[in-house]
Amino acid sequence: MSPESTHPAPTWVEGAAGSLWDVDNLPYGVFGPRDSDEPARVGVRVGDLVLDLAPVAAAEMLEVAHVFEAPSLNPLLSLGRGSWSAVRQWAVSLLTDEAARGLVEPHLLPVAEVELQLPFQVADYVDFYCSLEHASNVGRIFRPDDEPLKPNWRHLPVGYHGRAGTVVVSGTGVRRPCGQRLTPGADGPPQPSYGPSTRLDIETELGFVVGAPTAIGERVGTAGFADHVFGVLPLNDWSARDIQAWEYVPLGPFLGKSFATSVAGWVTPLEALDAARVDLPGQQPEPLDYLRVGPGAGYDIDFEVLLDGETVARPPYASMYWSPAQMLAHLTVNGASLRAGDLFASGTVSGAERGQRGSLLELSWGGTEPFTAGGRERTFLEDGDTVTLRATAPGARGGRIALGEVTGTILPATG
Ligand SMILES: O=C(O)/C=C/C(=O)CC(=O)CC(=O)O
Ligand SMILES: [Ca+2]
Ligand SMILES: [Mg+2]
Repeated sequence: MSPESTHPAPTWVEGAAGSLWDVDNLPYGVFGPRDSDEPARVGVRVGDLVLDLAPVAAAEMLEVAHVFEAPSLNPLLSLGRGSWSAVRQWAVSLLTDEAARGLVEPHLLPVAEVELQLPFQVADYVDFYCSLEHASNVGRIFRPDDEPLKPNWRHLPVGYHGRAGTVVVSGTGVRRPCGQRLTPGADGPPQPSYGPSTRLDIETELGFVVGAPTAIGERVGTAGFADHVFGVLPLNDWSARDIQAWEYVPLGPFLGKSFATSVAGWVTPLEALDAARVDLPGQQPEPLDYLRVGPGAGYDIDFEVLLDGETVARPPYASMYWSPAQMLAHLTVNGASLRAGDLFASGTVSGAERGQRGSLLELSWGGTEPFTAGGRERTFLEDGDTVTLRATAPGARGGRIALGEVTGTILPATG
């Protein structure tokens, strides 16, 4: 490939060149104009604008034009890697070729004037546990008398099946869940009682969006990752730690996490992250053959966690122990099939330093070491708190690209 082909001409879109949303980014979302009954459809973001792809694709008589008219990315996801690359190249050429400007410009809308919807219909949702630092911290906090890591942890990416139907788009309010948790007994040991969670938390994660499906019985090896995964998005796996700590033995997370999972409205295509690929920090012992990966299996993505607008942590994705190709290989090694719209998440991203922890459980060490935000001591989430996750990564032009932002505000419990 010539150097020119990885560095397309500068875009003619004003304000986009050199920004976090330059043509080396181009994430996809599903949008509808604000305060309008127009059906939602697929758009691509460039600068502070959204390109409405359906009318442009129809005018150009693109074979796959119909996929942009859908109110979800699922038809595009089903097309597979060859078409994803072709569509991306087409979008880049529209936005860099002056000759296309007359056709394209009328279909650019300010981001501020559109409403993003859940970008795809979530088929199945799996959440992993891939950060060595996070798993070690949670082990120490939840199980202080045991080894922090269970014997399986370095041999496979541990995961659980989450709830696809409660994945919500950024901006959706998150209701404080009620449930069963241990509370102080009158005199004697703590007793189970029912009520609102008092230890509501966040989990800073990266979500992976599956496109190309497989049949039951088929496996996807680590080398098949880019053929099946369309793109990524920041994800907040809200967690009620009191409910979780009481219910999770021995089958794992259940109602403490199933009430809501928030995702960004923009899905960043995998190709936009080529320049962000890095080696994994190192795996000891060597995993089994079906989990082997080569160089460049990790991603250098910097997260930022904001609580009511103040930065409280900067978790580094490059520190993750297990790679997404390994998650997918493990997820399918028993022959479980994939569907377009499957979502799997990395698990909480936490680095080695205190300011790099991706959950409040870790930032406040189980509530015992409050951290400061907004001039106050904080532990878990309060009603009215707004949490925002942001992420950036190296882009193809030597600058940086932004991933979609995911935000949510805590609403008081009902009943
Ligand atoms: O170790 C535990 O008991 C619990 C772990 C988690 O809550 C983490 C989880 O959901 C996966 C992750 O986000 O890393
Ligand atoms: Ca999680
Ligand atoms: Mg969740």
